Amino acid sequence: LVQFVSLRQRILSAVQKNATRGDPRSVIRAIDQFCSQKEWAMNVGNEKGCILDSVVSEVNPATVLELGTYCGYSTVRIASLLPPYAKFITLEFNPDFAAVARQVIAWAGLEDKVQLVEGASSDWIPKIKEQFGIKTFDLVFLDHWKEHYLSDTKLMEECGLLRKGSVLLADNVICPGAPDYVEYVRSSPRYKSHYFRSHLEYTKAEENLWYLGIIE
Ligand SMILES: Nc1ncnc2c1ncn2[C@@H]1O[C@H](Cn2cc(CNC(=O)c3cc([N+](=O)[O-])cc(O)c3O)nn2)[C@@H](O)[C@H]1O
Ligand SMILES: [Mg+2]
Repeated sequence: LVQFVSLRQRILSAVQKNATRGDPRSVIRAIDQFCSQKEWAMNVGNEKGCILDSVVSEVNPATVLELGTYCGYSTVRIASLLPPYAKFITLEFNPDFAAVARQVIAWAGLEDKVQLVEGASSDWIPKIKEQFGIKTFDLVFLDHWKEHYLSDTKLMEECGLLRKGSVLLADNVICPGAPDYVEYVRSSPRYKSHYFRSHLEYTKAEENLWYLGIIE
């Protein structure tokens, strides 16, 4: 029987074949090599990934939320930089991606640093406080469906999950783009925002990471 092997399975196989167990950097390198040499995939990639690393290191968050785990690439990057006491939740809607991400995170030896929760962000955001004992998030990384960036940010505000000083980092504000989100945060006095110029993962296309600091 010829088994159709999905892209996410091929990414996982590349990790298991080329990365060293327990070594997050080798997991990141294996995925970047596969996606730049073999097949494009929508991981945040190394160029934007380095910007993500610098924001995580600067914020040094005790609580982190990631929206859209995908194969766990950015999850591994973030988790490998967190202090030991940190609480990191990543939300993934698609059970097949969640299954691959769990194995990628485990290969990196980071399964104890992150809680992968399956389900839609809009369903889970209202339950986070009581389910995970988290008051507010120091850092949120948005990399899921671009149409949900704005609604989920408003939902996080309504659920009291954001405080003065919380940082939101959004991928893909240019490609595929999240224009309503950019418009909202730019016109809101609550946010001071700037963007990091970069390129779409594994390509030369212009892209930005959108950095948002909550100021009140
Ligand atoms: N509301 C949601 N709640 C939880 N998980 C979600 C939600 N929306 C999408 N996801 C999950 O994110 C994963 C990855 N994903 C991300 C996107 C949106 N991202 C992109 O479409 C994208 C597209 C490009 N691109 O086309 O060049 C580049 C990128 O960096 C991107 O993030 N769609 N699926 C998928 O497994 C999906 O189940
Ligand atoms: Mg993205």
